Amino acid sequence: MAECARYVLWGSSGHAKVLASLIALCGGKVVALFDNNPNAVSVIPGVPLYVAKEGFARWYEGEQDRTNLYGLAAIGGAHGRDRLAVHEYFRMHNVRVEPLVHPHASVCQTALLGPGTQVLAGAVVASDAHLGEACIVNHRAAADHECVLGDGVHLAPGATLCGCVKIGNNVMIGAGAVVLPRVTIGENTVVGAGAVVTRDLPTGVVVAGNPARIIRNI
Ligand SMILES: CC(=O)SCCNC(=O)CCNC(=O)[C@H](O)C(C)(C)COP(=O)(O)OP(=O)(O)OC[C@H]1O[C@@H](n2cnc3c(N)ncnc32)[C@H](O)[C@@H]1OP(=O)(O)O
Repeated sequence: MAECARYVLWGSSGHAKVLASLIALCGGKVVALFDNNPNAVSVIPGVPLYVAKEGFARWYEGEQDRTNLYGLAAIGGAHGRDRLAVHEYFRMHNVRVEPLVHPHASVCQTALLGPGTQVLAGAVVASDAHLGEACIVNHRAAADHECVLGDGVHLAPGATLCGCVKIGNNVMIGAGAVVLPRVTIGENTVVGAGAVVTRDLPTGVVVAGNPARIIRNI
């Protein structure tokens, strides 16, 4: 991140608070928040909230200095597609979308992080792990060696991917879940908190338990 980088975040919820703290720790600051919900309020003291694309347009028009602007989707949960759409919108307005890594996370120099991927405190991204765009590696989550994650993947707090795991686009791995080595998980699937995934999973299912079993389709 550039020194004193100015950030805009889309999403005014708990995840925005986490990102704002991290941005401040890295020497940047959040200058505006956006949310699609007309009832949303700003979760960051002193930072104005604008609603939807109309709000963004209003803010953008009034912005004197549009240089050195960075944007991130502050949307957690299983909403990888929404995060990607926000990034696309930011890029259309020359707002830069880059990875953000907490100083107390460990990202191996041979790992790759896609645009706008967020690696939070205590997280680990190990050797030759490749993460797509708009992923979240939440607090204390780990993607071990040679894992390959598509776009919009969320590893919730404490989730563990063992080595060589492959994860499709927009998958969410719930808090504290474990995925055993070399397992492949199809797009859009949700793994419940605390599950242990011992076998490959198809696209578009919700699983839970140890060993993880399908509880419904999405
Ligand atoms: C910083 C942050 O907070 S990041 C956010 C992290 N969030 C998470 O990790 C949450 C992950 N989500 C879950 O674990 C969810 O419970 C899901 C996706 C597995 C299931 O959600 P839903 O489809 O809404 O299921 P629902 O809550 O209706 O439960 C269905 C059944 O599965 C059971 N169940 C739900 N979650 C789990 C779980 N994690 N492990 C075992 N069983 C579960 C329920 O007890 C219920 O059982 P019953 O039919 O016998 O009563």
